[in-house]
Parts: sequence; C-alpha cells; structure tokens
Amino acid sequence: MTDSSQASRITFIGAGNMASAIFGGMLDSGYPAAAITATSRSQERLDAIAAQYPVNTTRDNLAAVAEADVVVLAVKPQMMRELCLSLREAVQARRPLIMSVAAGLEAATLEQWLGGELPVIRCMPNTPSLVGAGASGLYANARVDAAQRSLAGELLGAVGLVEWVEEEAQIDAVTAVAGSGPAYCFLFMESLEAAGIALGLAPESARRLALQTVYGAAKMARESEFEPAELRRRVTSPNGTTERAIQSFQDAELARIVAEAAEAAAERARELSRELSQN
Ligand SMILES: NC(=O)C1=CN([C@@H]2O[C@H](COP(=O)(O)OP(=O)(O)OC[C@H]3O[C@@H](n4cnc5c(N)ncnc54)[C@H](O)[C@@H]3O)[C@@H](O)[C@H]2O)C=CC1
Ligand SMILES: O=C(O)[C@@H]1CCC=N1
Repeated sequence: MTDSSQASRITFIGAGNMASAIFGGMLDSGYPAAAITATSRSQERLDAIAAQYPVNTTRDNLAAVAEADVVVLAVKPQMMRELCLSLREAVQARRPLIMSVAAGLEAATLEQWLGGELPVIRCMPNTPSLVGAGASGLYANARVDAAQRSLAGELLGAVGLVEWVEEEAQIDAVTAVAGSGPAYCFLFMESLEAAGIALGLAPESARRLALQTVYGAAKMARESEFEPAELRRRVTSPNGTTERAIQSFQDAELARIVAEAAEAAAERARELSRELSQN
C-alpha cells in the first residue's frame, strides 16, 4: 500500500473491538504498522493489542493526537463528549482529519466539542469487519478534501465494503441496515437452528446446517449475476417445499416485520443524536 515514511499517521482513540478490527484489516492490506497508534485507558487492553498487532500503543491520548494526520474516535457514544473536550487543544493545534465510528453522533456535534472548523468523517461500520467482511457507510462534512476522503475509504475498505452517503441523515439508514444488520442475521440463524432442532435434528447438526445455509446463500447472492429475488425463485419449485415456507413467511408479513425493525433502529439512531447533542 504505502511506505512507512509517506504513510498518513493514524491514531485510534479507544482500542476496542471496532478499532482493532479496522487497524487489523489495514495491517493485513499492507498499511505500515509504524504509522498506526492505538490508545486505551486500560494498560491491560493495550498489552493485549501489543501482543497481537505490531502497532504503537499508548495511554496518552494527547501525545497520540499531537502526531496524527488522522484521528479515529472509537469509544462508546456516551464517552465521546468527555473525550472530545479533553482532546480539544491538541486537535486544534494539529487539525487532523477526524473520523468517528460512534452511532448516532452528528459530525457538527463532534466538531463543536473539538473546538470547530475540522474535517470530520462519520463512519458506520459493522462487526463482520472483524473477519474482513464488513459493510460501512461514510459521510464527510464540507471541510474534508479529496485526499482525506480517499484515505478514509482506504481505511474502512481494508475491512470490507464502503458506501458513501451524501446526506448525513442517511447514516441512520446505514445503521438500521448494516450497522445493526448482523444482529438480525444472527437472529434468523438462531431461529433456523431452533426450527431444525424442533424438527428432530441433533443440536450441533442443526447449528452447522443453519449457519452454512445462511453463509452459502449470502456468498451466492453476492457472486451471482441474478438478484436475490430471482435466486429465491430458482429455489422455489412449483408446489414444492420452499413454496409452502415462503407462503408462511409472506402470510406473517416478513417484509413488514423487517421494515418495522429497521425503522425502529433508525428512530433510535435519531433519538441518540438528540440525546448526545444535548450533553
Ligand atoms: N459494536 C458494533 O456493532 C458497532 C459499534 N460502533 C461504534 O463503535 C464504537 C466502539 O464500539 P466497540 O469497539 O464495540 O467498543 P469497545 O468497548 O470494545 O471499545 C471502546 C474502547 O474505548 C476505550 N476508551 C474509553 N474511553 C477512552 C478514553 N477516554 N481514551 C482512550 N480509550 C478509551 C475503552 O477502554 C475500550 O477499550 C462505539 O461508538 C459504537 O457506537 C459502530 C458500528 C457498529
Ligand atoms: O447497537 C448499537 O447501538 C451499535 C450501532 C450499530 C451496531 N451496534
């Protein structure tokens, strides 16, 4: 990718699951470890990071920001205000690109907490980033330049698919579909496994079959020239078994159930934005 003397220096504040997934993916795709720094409040967590990844680690957020071209904020949304206020002077002295992965936190709120006039990119990744199969939505405020946009795309692109959105409100939709989406898929897997057990399969066998079926269907849908609806039709033999099951889903209005669940997630994201901006 980039040689280490040329590489943008990237600091991850809050070396948790999401941060380590992203820098792990960057390392795998050849980004120089010397250009990456991860911080945490917990020395134990930093020791675990250092044992697994060759990145720089420190508990000193300010020192890590003072050196950074990009600061990725990856703490819980509720911790963000306190963190940003503590970073304000260091950020204003350096003016790095700010990237945030926090759910529901608007770019303008972050910018304000950090002292104003900063390039900010809001990201909504998801946990399959941990296995390099993430799906992230990105929104850039007007101060982000083309090089910063491209670097942010490279960062999240190292752990999966990247979709840019033009309107910040669309990040709530990305959250509802992709950010929270893995949990919906896990719920479906749990239900399919339970159904298999109820039908007489051994539990371990039901789990393996359910997981492989969801994995296989997702892989096939991604690789196929046909859209999911056509692939579904191809499984559904006239008057066969699938037809009965699909009819049962449709009688229960699966599409409406999914739409309502996604709307509930998007509404919670909007609610979080309001709660967090009032702090
Ligand atoms: N889990 C998910 O599916 C998704 C999470 N996110 C967002 O990612 C962010 C992080 O989530 P996770 O990685 O799951 O959380 P996590 O709890 O694994 O990581 C957060 C880390 O931040 C550290 N930390 C807290 N305050 C700090 C401070 N002042 N300075 C330095 N480090 C500090 C904590 O010690 C912890 O290691 C959240 O804002 C969440 O909204 C975004 C998309 C999906
Ligand atoms: O549930 C949440 O609030 C976070 C954001 C998307 C996935 N997890």
